Amino acid sequence: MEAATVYRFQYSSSCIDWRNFESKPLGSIRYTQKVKEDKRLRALALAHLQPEKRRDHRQRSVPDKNSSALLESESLLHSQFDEELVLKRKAEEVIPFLNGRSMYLVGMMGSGKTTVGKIMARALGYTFFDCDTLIEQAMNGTSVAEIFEHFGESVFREKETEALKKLSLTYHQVVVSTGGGAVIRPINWKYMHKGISIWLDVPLEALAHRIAAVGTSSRPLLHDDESGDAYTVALNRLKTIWEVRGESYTNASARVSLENITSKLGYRSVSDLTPTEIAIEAFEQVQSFLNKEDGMARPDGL
Ligand SMILES: Nc1ncnc2c1ncn2[C@@H]1O[C@H](COP(=O)(O)OP(=O)(O)OP(=O)(O)O)[C@@H](O)[C@H]1O
Ligand SMILES: O=C(O)C1=C[C@@H](O)[C@@H](O)[C@H](O)C1
Repeated sequence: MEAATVYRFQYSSSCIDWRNFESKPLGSIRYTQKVKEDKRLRALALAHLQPEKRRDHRQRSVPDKNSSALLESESLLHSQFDEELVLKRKAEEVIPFLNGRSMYLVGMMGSGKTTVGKIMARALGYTFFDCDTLIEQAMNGTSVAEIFEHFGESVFREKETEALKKLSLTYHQVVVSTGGGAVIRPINWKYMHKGISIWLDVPLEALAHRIAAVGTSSRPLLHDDESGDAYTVALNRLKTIWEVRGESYTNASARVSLENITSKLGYRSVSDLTPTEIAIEAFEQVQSFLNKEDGMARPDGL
């Protein structure tokens, strides 16, 4: 979550002042300092290029394993098919079909909605918003943890719905990182379905590792009296939360399964994936959703 900036909240009147509403700059993305080993780039390029370009690449590299042409084409791959390039290309493919529609990222706590959402927004030329941050700003900088502690979860949920309503009714071309629990209220789906919702589906074990690494101070629902190592405590809490809301995430327009990307790219573990690779897959899933939507909109199904 990001620091509060320009919001004013009047709790008694339940009013959010949106006049100074402004997103933070996208900022630097830690994960672009990525490992660029041959296998990774090759797999990424091959997995994400359009089919005809994929064929071109194969034709170029197959003839002679030892030829300098192959080495040249290998190094070409390094420079050409960098993650950023693939991301940009995917975004360009999707943009004309979006008609300015916003994107709402949903997923469990720590699933990377903020990290991946910023990358997607940058690639699309959209503005990024973090729903938790908006709520904090609306409450004069009161942190999510403090809102839970002083006002209770129900007040937080009201503010969350209010923020999603305002975002969906007022803004176009935004990428929104929603709170992990935004999926539990049907009314929130009504607002999120004004845009395209994308579920970042991350195995609970990977989430527990991430959360154990950064702590639970900003995630009140993960606070627990249970003793044990941070990973085990986080995993147990996540399992309990998942039981209640796992099903709700399936309402999303598109699902981005980190396990699926991992096997598609031939990696060993979901932790090998960079946020940019996840963003690329998100665009692919959005494309599939748009294709399906388009098919349904045509009476002839063509
Ligand atoms: N692909 C990734 N691989 C490893 N760590 C990641 C990845 N994506 C995000 N992280 C890390 O996981 C943590 C949670 O990420 P982030 O804040 O983006 O998730 P979130 O879904 O917005 O979380 P929340 O809903 O709790 O606010 C951060 O420490 C972030 O750096
Ligand atoms: O999963 C949840 O219910 C939450 C996730 C966070 O993003 C915050 O919205 C808040 O801590 C609640």
